[in-house]
Amino acid sequence: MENKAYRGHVLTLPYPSLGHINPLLQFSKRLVSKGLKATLATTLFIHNTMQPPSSSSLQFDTISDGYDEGGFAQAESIHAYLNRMETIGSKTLADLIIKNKNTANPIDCIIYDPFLPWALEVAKKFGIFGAAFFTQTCAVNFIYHHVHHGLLKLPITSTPISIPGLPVLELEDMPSFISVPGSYPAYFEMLLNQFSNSDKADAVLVNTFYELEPEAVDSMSKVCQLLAIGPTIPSFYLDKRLENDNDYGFNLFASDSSICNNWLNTKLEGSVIYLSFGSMASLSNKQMEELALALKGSKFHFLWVVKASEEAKLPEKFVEEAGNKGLVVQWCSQLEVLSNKAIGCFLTHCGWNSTLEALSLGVPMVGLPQWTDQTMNAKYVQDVWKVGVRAKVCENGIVEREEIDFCIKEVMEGERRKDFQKNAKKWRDLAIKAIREGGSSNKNIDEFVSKFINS
Ligand SMILES: O=c1ccn([C@@H]2O[C@H](COP(=O)(O)OP(=O)(O)O[C@H]3O[C@H](CO)[C@@H](O)[C@H](O)[C@H]3O)[C@@H](O)[C@H]2O)c(=O)[nH]1
Repeated sequence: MENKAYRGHVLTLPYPSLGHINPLLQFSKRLVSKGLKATLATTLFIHNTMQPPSSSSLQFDTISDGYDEGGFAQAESIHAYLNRMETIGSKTLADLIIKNKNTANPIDCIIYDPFLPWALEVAKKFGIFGAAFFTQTCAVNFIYHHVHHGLLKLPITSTPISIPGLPVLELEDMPSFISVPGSYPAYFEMLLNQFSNSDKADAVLVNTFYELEPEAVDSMSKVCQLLAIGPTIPSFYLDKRLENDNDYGFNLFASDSSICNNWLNTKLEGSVIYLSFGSMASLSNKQMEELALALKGSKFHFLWVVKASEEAKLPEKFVEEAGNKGLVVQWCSQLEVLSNKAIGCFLTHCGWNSTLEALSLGVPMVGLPQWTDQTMNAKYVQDVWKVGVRAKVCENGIVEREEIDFCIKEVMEGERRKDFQKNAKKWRDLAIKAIREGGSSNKNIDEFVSKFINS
């Protein structure tokens, strides 16, 4: 029995990968704090395989991507996965809406990931308010917008590249699908297709905050009415306004946070390098070796997340020989780690969530971008937000140990260390301000809620 009067019922539908599910999950909790009921729909496969959050303020439900047993790994190709997800996903999303229809709280808003533009068509079919939720930065999305609308012609033949509201860009700064023509065509098409029907969305939300990329937000706002609502990070790590809101969301693997905490708590402030490459990246054997040897030769402590699937790439006896200098874990609570005072820098692939988490927690970075939006994020880390450096890649595509060593020293103890720290603190303060009562993102969330309620 529903006994609470909600202002509306929002269904949030992320693309089924960790880096998309959790930002939308965190945003859903913010909506609950505004008096809405929120249900997060994941695929059955995700629901059955990922470690679920303990979060109680949300409801969880499922749709199907057509691969209930094996998820994406079961699909013949990226293209096949996206196609089948569109067909089966549309149908099962409609079923979910119908299932809720005669309850006390029928679904009256769908916030969908524009990686799944068909979700808007389903919402429209049922006369439901449909809002797009862009997980990546405004700058990155504005580039895809330009390509989609033919404002930026590919392949790029002359550099630097000038796009209103963005810094001057070299080819290596662009998302990899553009700088490496022909790479992952199905994903590139999906990214461009985000804009295939976004002009029909009732609202466009972006997981960033205004102060972080004001020029990009202003420029993109001229072509689409967007609202920056981030950072989508539990309240405990930011404004501390929502009660018991320290839960990060779904986890790829179970992890025991006491292992990292106990180890970090024995280390001096700012003395540890934290390394992680997110949920998807798989580094080459050579790159893993270069990283390992750089860490081995460095004087700093390190905490390195090496997923089980990557462990065999570590040099023999690496973990034993590291002793108390380094801790290697298969997964951790990243927010908890980043907020530990012992962390002096984050060596990251610059996935948007990791980057935004580091900015929001005030941690300087060394960027080792791998693909997709990470190159642009690394450019911003170094040249726009000025909170760290981007490692230089050799012609063989590898960042060599000497370069890793140089970058680590630069951020941990170099002349610019104080500036990186000062800037990191500035972004943390601005992130907290943005999400607080009266802050830019908080106002935008309120604007979104009233737009939907009054629709
Ligand atoms: O041990 C770990 C390692 C990671 N994380 C979390 O996992 C998330 C990783 O997200 P992200 O940094 O965005 O990386 P990916 O998982 O690789 O995300 C994909 O999706 C993002 C959103 O589209 C893109 O920005 C990235 O480039 C793309 O690789 C973050 O929230 C981390 O806090 C943990 O909790 N524990």
